[in-house]
Amino acid sequence: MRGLGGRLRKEDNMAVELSVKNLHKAFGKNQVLNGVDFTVETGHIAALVGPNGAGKSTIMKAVLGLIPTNGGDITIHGKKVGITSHQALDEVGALIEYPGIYPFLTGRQHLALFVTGTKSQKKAKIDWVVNAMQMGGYIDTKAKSYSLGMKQKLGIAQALLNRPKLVILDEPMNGLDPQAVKNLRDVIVQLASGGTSFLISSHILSELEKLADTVLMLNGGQIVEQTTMTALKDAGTKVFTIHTVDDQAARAALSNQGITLLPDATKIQVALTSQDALDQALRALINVNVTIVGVDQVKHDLEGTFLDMINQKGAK
Ligand SMILES: Nc1ncnc2c1ncn2[C@@H]1O[C@H](COP(=O)(O)OP(=O)(O)OP(=O)(O)O)[C@@H](O)[C@H]1O
Repeated sequence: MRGLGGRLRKEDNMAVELSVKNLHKAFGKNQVLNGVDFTVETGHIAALVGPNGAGKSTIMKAVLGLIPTNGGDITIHGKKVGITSHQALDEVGALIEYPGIYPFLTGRQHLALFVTGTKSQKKAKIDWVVNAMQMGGYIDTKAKSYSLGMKQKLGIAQALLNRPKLVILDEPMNGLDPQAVKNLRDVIVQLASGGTSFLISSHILSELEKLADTVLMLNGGQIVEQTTMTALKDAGTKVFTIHTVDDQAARAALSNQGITLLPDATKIQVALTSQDALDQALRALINVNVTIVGVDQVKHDLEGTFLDMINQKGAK
């Protein structure tokens, strides 16, 4: 489905790689998934976020045909997936929960167990993934000596090894140091730009902030919001620092307008929800002739936006 030079044609970019419709799953009396609906488009990186126990791993296991469900339709690349239909999984790579590690095999021997293709293709794939995941220093050492992060990288490498069309990663940043997190982000973004689709779970939204373009919020057994990361960042409260030549007058002017200042005596900080609110704050200062030296956006509170959305919407 890729165009020349690995670049996606526009219509490919709009294609749906994974579709989950009305998925239900109960463990005994525990109704975990109660009508889950979402899609992941070709070449997109979707973050599946939700509180502990929301059912993220359960969705991933259902998508991989690892557990029976109580209803719903899952299709990958247009092909149906279920506990007895696995054909679509030929082009899917996954790491769910913990990587399966054989202590007396080296990392390279693990990869050799899973790699497909001719002899030269196998070698090229293994060389590529060892290099991409920066595992050259220990790939020929037995896995019994690996740290948690080294095992995690090997598990991710196994998922990426055969360059699948869809990659499913459950909490992939677990145990990775900041350098490894950044490297993994770079690898995922590069693969996605070549057309690979990703479904990645986390309960820490900020971890996926620099990575995902699509956000799937799971709560109460349903996807309460499917949105873009950009829209999510725009939707929330943003904190601004306003630098002025007369902070005392500025505080008084903002308070007169009913704008609440954050409790930091050393600088003027306001939490605002829209561009209009920022304009209003700046106008209040200009009206009393307070000179504004600069305005910095401190952060967007993604976790806060996520919690607000979940509290507002609940399960449908
Ligand atoms: N095999 C099982 N048998 C019984 N209950 C299960 C089983 N697997 C999961 N559950 C239950 O299903 C619910 C969802 O679990 P799941 O692991 O999918 O959540 P999660 O969103 O991945 O959580 P976390 O963020 O903590 O990893 C939990 O209540 C869990 O106890």
